[in-house]
Amino acid sequence: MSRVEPLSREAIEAALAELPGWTYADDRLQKTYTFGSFREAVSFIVRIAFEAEQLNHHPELHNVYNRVTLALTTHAAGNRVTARDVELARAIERIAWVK
Ligand SMILES: C[C@H](O)[C@H](O)[C@H]1CNC2=NC(N)=NC(=O)C2=N1
Repeated sequence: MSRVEPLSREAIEAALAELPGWTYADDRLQKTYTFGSFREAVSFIVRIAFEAEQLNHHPELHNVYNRVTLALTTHAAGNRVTARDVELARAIERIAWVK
């Protein structure tokens, strides 16, 4: 896949204004979701996996019991945040609200 350009800090802050709970740190978009159970957390991860395959853009996933922490960055941009990360964060938000 072709290289994509990193977003400016301003562009990232503008995108985050529409993504509640997401933060920008260490060249990643990050959020922790808390669910009612391990089962729900894993179900969320599986649904993210299908979406990531569809978008051909993959998150870093960390699960502890009922919590899922996500970190989005673009390897092809030298591990910086790009429009692909914003697109994936928006898709994940939609998934999180459809249970
Ligand atoms: C070949 C394939 O398109 C690339 O490896 C894709 C797959 N998923 C990816 N995911 C992420 N997070 N960054 C990438 O640069 C990336 N590249």
